[in-house]
Parts: sequence; C-alpha cells; structure tokens
Amino acid sequence: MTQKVAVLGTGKIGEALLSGMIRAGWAPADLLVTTRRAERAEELRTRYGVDPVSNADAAKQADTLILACKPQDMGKLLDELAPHVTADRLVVSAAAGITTAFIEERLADGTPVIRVMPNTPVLVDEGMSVISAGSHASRDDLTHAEEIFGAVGKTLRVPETQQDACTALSGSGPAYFYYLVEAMTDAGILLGLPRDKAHDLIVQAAIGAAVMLRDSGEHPVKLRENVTSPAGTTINAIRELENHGVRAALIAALEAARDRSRQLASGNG
Ligand SMILES: NC(=O)C1=CN([C@@H]2O[C@H](COP(=O)(O)OP(=O)(O)OC[C@H]3O[C@@H](n4cnc5c(N)ncnc54)[C@H](OP(=O)(O)O)[C@@H]3O)[C@@H](O)[C@H]2O)C=CC1
Ligand SMILES: O=C(O)[C@@H]1CCC=N1
Repeated sequence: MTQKVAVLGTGKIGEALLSGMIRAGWAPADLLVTTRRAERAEELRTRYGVDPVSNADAAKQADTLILACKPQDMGKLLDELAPHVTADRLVVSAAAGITTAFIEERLADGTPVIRVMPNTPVLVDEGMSVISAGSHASRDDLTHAEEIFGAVGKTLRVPETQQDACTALSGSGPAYFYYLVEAMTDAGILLGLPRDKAHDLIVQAAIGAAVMLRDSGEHPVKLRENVTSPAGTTINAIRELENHGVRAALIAALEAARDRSRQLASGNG
C-alpha cells in the first residue's frame, strides 16, 4: 500500500526535507504539504508538483504527518489537527524543544509520536537527524521515520532526554560553522586578501577538514597536531584562540542553545 506523507508547516526545514524525499524517489503524488500563506503553497506546487492541502485534509489523507512549524506555532497547529488525527497515523515532529508528551496530550489517545531533530544539510543529503520515540511509537514507526530522514543523511536514535542537547549540537550545528567561515573570511580581509579568494580558501579548508574528520578515523586532536608544526604558524593562532577563551565560548554557546530548547518545550516561546 502506498504510504502518503504530509509535511505540515512547509518552511525552510520542511521544504529541505520535501526536496530530499523527492530526490530519494518519493512520488510527488504521495506527498502533501500545508502552509499558512497561499502564495507559499503555490510556490511549493510549482517547484515540486506536490499538492498543497489544509491541515485537516493532510491529517485525513496522509499516513505520516511531519510537523515542521515553529515551536511557538505548535499548540495552534495541534488544535487544528486534533479532531482529524486518528491513532493509526504516525506523527513526527521536527520542532525544537517540543516534547512527544506535549503532542500526545493534544491528540487522540494512543497516537504514535516521534521527535526528530534534523538540520539544514538535508538539502544536500548530508543531514543529521536525531530520532526519539514517544510513548506509543513502535519499532516499525521508528524504522519508518528513519527511512524518511535516512534518505537525506544520517540518523541516530537517542533517548528523548538527550534531544535538547542534540538540538544544540547538530540541529543548530551548521550555523556555528557558517559563523566561523564568516569570521575567518573577515580575517582574510584583514590580512589583505580579496573577499572572494578568502571565502574560497576557507570553504575548501572546511570541506577538506570535514572529510578528514569523517573518513580518516583519527581523533580531532591528532588531526590538529598534524597541522601544528613546532615553532610554526598554527601554534601562534591556537595560542590566540586559547587566550580569547574560544573553547569556553563554544561550550557556553551550546549550553545556551540547549537551555533555549528546554524553554521552547512549553510551546509559548
Ligand atoms: N531551520 C533549521 O535549521 C531547523 C529547524 N528545525 C525546526 O523546524 C521548525 C521550522 O523551522 P524553519 O523551517 O526554520 O521555520 P520556517 O518559519 O521557515 O517554517 C515554518 C513554517 O510553518 C508554517 N506554519 C506555521 N503555522 C502553520 C499552520 N498552522 N499551518 C500550516 N503552516 C504553518 C509557516 O508559514 P508562514 O511562512 O506562512 O508563516 C512557515 O512556512 C521549527 O520548529 C524548528 O525548531 C529543526 C531543525 C533545523
Ligand atoms: O534555531 C532554531 O531554533 C532551529 C532549531 C535547530 C536549528 N534551528
């Protein structure tokens, strides 16, 4: 039997996931989207050939409902969905902070709910999606969620208690790397390089470093040591990073992101 999947709240992450599912072979006819604004719905129809529907129709027609609105909009979306979601649907939430219990409380008894934290590299099939089951989700439900998110990158199952930490690490993670690239490009400007060249150099260094981190099997400390020659250039830079407390800043930054994810659990912002 064909399984229909609906993305409810198809903004940045919803569209990234939708495009990945289509790249992975899902037929647009089996995919439904919902949006708040009509012009956004038309944009998605033109771009992907998918059917925009109302939230109520998505709940009636799709077997799997992926909730991808902002955490602050989740209460309202669930109020709209509740009368139409039967317990044979699988509900998957990609919203930061929102717990499976928050969703279960607002839907029919026994509705299976899964919480997922993806990240924007799903756009290039290099996503990281962290998955936790709610109290009614079965092994098959988890496998189904992994099929969907596994089509656009890696997946990892964690206990839900670790979701806020994972949100801070991998959900928000790409933003930290973009921030570093931005800052290092500025450094290139200070050192007298044209912006486009500085950008290209840093991006390629980032790609090379990322592939080595993934494929070499070496610990990051060892990889960094291999770059750091005695009395060389790199150690001078590292000393400045340590002097400026960059490691402590990163630890504090991720702790702040984790804390914000916890705050969002109320759905009130
Ligand atoms: N961006 C990211 O990197 C990641 C985001 N997330 C999570 O994904 C969720 C969405 O984030 P993001 O894509 O960045 O945000 P966006 O604002 O881009 O997308 C949210 C979308 O939901 C729509 N929406 C809101 N309420 C409703 C409703 N009642 N019915 C239908 N559509 C609705 C909005 O419509 P409109 O545009 O008309 O307001 C908007 O298009 C958040 O919960 C976030 O925590 C998770 C991982 C990574
Ligand atoms: O910033 C946010 O709240 C979302 C969740 C993880 C990444 N972006």
